[in-house]
Amino acid sequence: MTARIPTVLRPEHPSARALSGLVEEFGLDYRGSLDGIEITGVTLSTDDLHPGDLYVGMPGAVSHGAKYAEKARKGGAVAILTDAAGATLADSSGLPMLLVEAPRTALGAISAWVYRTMEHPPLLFGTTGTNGKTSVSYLLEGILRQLGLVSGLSSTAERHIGDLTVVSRLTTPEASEMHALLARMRESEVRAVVIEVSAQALSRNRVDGLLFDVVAFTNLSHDHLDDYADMEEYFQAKLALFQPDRGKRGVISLDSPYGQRVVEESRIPITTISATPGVEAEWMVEIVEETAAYTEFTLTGPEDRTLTTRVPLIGWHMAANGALAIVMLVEAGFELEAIGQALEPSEDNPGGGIDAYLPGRTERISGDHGPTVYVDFGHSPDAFEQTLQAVRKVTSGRVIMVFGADGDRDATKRHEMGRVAAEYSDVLVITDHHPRYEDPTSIRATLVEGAALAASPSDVHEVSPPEQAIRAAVQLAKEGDSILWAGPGHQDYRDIEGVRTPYSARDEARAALLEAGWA
Ligand SMILES: CC(=O)N[C@H]1[C@@H](OP(=O)(O)OP(=O)(O)OC[C@H]2O[C@@H](n3ccc(=O)[nH]c3=O)[C@H](O)[C@@H]2O)O[C@H](CO)[C@@H](O)[C@@H]1O[C@H](C)C(=O)N[C@@H](C)C(=O)N[C@H](CCC(=O)O)C(=O)O
Ligand SMILES: Nc1ncnc2c1ncn2[C@@H]1O[C@H](COP(=O)(O)OP(=O)(O)OP(=O)(O)O)[C@@H](O)[C@H]1O
Repeated sequence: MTARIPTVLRPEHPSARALSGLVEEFGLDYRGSLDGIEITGVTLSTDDLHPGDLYVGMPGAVSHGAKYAEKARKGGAVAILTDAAGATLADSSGLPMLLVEAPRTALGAISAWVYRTMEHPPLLFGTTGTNGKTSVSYLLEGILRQLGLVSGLSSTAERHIGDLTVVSRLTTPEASEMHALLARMRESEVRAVVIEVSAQALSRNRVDGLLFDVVAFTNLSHDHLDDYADMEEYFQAKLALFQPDRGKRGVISLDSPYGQRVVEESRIPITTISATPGVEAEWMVEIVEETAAYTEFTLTGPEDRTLTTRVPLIGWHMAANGALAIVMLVEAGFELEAIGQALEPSEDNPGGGIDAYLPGRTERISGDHGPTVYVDFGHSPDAFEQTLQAVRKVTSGRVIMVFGADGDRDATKRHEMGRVAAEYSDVLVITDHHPRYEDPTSIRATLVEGAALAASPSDVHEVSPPEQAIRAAVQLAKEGDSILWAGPGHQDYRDIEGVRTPYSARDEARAALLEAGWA
């Protein structure tokens, strides 16, 4: 059995646009007759083809999309847009062809035109950084809802249109999917949209055709060095969001050293925020109280503006994420006072604060008895460090960590993941995650080597299948201990040799607790 490939959301009532109008608008070269041809959508994948689509055949890492022109025609595509190499490949399909030098570069503007997304755009918020993008996005969406706005969200975990939720495939969808999603949101009268922007999205033109009202930077630390040659190249990919063609105003966290560089190298109006004592920023976050149920903080900004509120999550970093979301709203024109009022205690939200459910981000799975179990999406050394410290603060007993590493993804971070995990926990259970096409035994071996590099090593166990690993961790745990299972987060599958095998860490953790008698 393989897990379902997530749905691409499209407008339910797309309006047709003349293909000749597109050619005229962008001054495109073309082949074949455009007479009477109308397009209602655009896609770069035959897996998501609707009759009436313009199929964009672009060169990929594995193959050239134009190879699938015939398949696209059979699926109802009415025209193809491709490059010179693609034109030769797609010729036999008989579809009218629009020619561009680089289809990926053209996709954003063309999709915006097809779906008319930028004619009356919603308020657009974009967040980037190594860690915290999903968290900031959900917290910001939570506040927008508390302010009474119909909102939309595009994140690693889910896409939301008001109350409609679908599971995501990529963190940031391809530009054609992004504009289709925005068009669908417009049909639902969504007024503000929160978008998580990955570095890959910026490098691969996935947010082209959008101009964000407010963009934010969380932090930068070691990750994705399989996609980028080094940290500098990775940083430059993120920096692109803070230029006038992408964002109008920016909010930059100075909690990682790269924040200061974004401030210096960005060319849009910027405000800064920090939760690190001693760092000077326009907005400061001070932690008031850390409990197992929430983290309370005070945000203080220019003109002595101040707000004390809370996030329903553990850790200073989650408070920093909540504060960043608030400042993004202030930069968009909302009054801090109005935000404060929306976050006050109410019948639905008795404790007050930001009301948001973040799937698989330090999500507490356990009940009132037995060890506390959190399932988390952290998969980088910095995420491990912040989350383990947060768990430690609310744990009276030992901190047990269960984790594995992604196969076929940045292998250079594995030693550091192992080291940090061992440094900040008392017991480690090293297991498998998504092996993809790699040998899971050798991934675990590298993590074990990393754990041995810790200055204060923890007790290390190696248990191969994750179902057994969480059960082993629960067996080792006592009342008062906490288990952090990092890696799988919200995900509902494991990638084993390219096959998405249905799998839920949250369900496995619940089952393990139940079997151990901690119902
Ligand atoms: C490296 C990368 O980004 N690859 C993306 C790329 O795939 P590709 O270049 O290999 O495509 P290909 O298989 O050569 O196919 C070429 C073209 O033919 C099309 N095609 C292919 C076969 C077919 O039968 N029909 C068809 O239409 C494909 O849709 C594509 O347009 O184009 C595909 C179509 O949109 C993407 O799904 C795919 O993302 C893959 C799945 C991916 O894993 N990307 C990761 C690296 C990523 O982008 N991650 C970031 C960040 C995550 C994080 O922060 O942790 C994200 O934003 O998700
Ligand atoms: N501000 C932060 N600083 C450091 N670590 C963080 C921060 N916020 C969250 N984390 C950690 O990183 C993990 C991933 O968080 P989140 O999903 O919000 O980040 P992300 O940037 O969206 O990551 P991804 O793109 O991989 O989904 C969390 O589960 C937590 O362990």
